[in-house]
Amino acid sequence: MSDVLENLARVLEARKEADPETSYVASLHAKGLNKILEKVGEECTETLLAAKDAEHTGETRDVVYETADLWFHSLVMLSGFGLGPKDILDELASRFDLSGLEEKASRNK
Ligand SMILES: N=c1c2ncn([C@@H]3O[C@H](COP(=O)(O)OP(=O)(O)OP(=O)(O)O)[C@@H](O)[C@H]3O)c2ncn1[C@@H]1O[C@H](COP(=O)(O)O)[C@@H](O)[C@H]1O
Repeated sequence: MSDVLENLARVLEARKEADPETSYVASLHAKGLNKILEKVGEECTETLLAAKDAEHTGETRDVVYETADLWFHSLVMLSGFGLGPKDILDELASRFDLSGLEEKASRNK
């Protein structure tokens, strides 16, 4: 797992017990799952809008910025369930060498 994801996961875990007055992550957990999901949805929409803009302008800075916000808030959501980036990376690793088209076809057998 990348150092950045590993370090961020450790910080997110610690912030679950932190003071909501001094920690943004703690303030999200204090507000509850609905607030966290609202932020994931908001960042998802902002990512889509940035990608649509980039399609026309070729400028991808906001795609990177908004995707980082989306990943970050998704990691906060996962940590609320005791999950972390390793769980997602392991799932992706298990899909190596399996074509998406083959996987889809195997579901319909
Ligand atoms: N990577 C991030 C990160 N990315 C984005 N954000 C915050 O996510 C929020 C994004 O929300 P918006 O863009 O919608 O901005 P906003 O309008 O201010 O948000 P709202 O008022 O709508 O909630 C901003 O407050 C950003 O600062 C992050 N906050 C924290 N981290 C990491 O989490 C760690 C712990 O943060 P704290 O819990 O604040 O100590 C930090 O050290 C960072 O490593």
